[in-house]
Amino acid sequence: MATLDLSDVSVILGGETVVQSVSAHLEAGKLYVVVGPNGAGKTTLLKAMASLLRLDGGKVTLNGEDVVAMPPMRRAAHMAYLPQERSIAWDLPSVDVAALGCPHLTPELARQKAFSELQALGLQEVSDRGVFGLSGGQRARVLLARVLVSSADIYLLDEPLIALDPAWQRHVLIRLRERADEGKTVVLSLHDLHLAAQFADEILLMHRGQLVRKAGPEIVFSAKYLSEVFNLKGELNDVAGQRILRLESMPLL
Ligand SMILES: Nc1ncnc2c1ncn2[C@@H]1O[C@H](COP(=O)(O)OP(=O)(O)OP(=O)(O)O)[C@@H](O)[C@H]1O
Repeated sequence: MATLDLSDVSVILGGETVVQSVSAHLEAGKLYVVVGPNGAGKTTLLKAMASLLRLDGGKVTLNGEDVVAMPPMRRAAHMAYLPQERSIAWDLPSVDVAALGCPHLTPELARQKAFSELQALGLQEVSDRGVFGLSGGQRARVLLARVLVSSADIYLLDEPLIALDPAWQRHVLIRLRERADEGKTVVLSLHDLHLAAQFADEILLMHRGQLVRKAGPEIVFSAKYLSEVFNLKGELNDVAGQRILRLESMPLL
């Protein structure tokens, strides 16, 4: 179980402040979705959480301990990270790529765990096939399996649904939801606001490097934020206990 705290986190890239004074408390057992327009700072914020870039201000703590000061191996044991770029350098069998997510296990146990995660992600038939011979969506699921086999307390996933068909998008979100229900802290960025509304406990709304709001979907997906941040008209309704977001475009600014 882990809590992650960001206090006044700022990141400057190319001379621009791309994440500005972000503070947030993220709890175990919750699924958080980071949303915001292109360039809002979502990837940079996730990298800052994972301590994959230098902070220009502020602090990230995990259970009260400064993440930057943690030895990398310990940090990696606590946090699993899925980068937005879905590149795999070597043409290893899928099962071996997925097994890289649990380096603390013996090779045999790691392969067993990797196989069962691949199975859960519908890849049992291609588990021995080299990843270069897979489709984009299959490769994306292998990389998700690599994260999901990890016994980390915190999962940070940058656009985990890229390249997945609609059924797999939902299946992956259900799996991540289960991990949150097991007590993990799950943070992911998404562009699909409909899915974000349905699956998130809380939304982190990023805009121009700032965390505009961190709250439940019913608050963040209000007409005000949808129009001010996304230039969209819309409303969130409860339909038979499901949060359904209706969106309409507005004239381009
Ligand atoms: N290495 C870099 N050097 C300079 N500027 C960068 C660098 N990486 C990102 N940026 C800038 O930082 C800002 C935030 O980028 P970031 O990738 O975090 O946004 P994002 O919300 O994830 O966007 P998208 O939805 O398009 O993936 C953007 O304006 C981007 O151009």
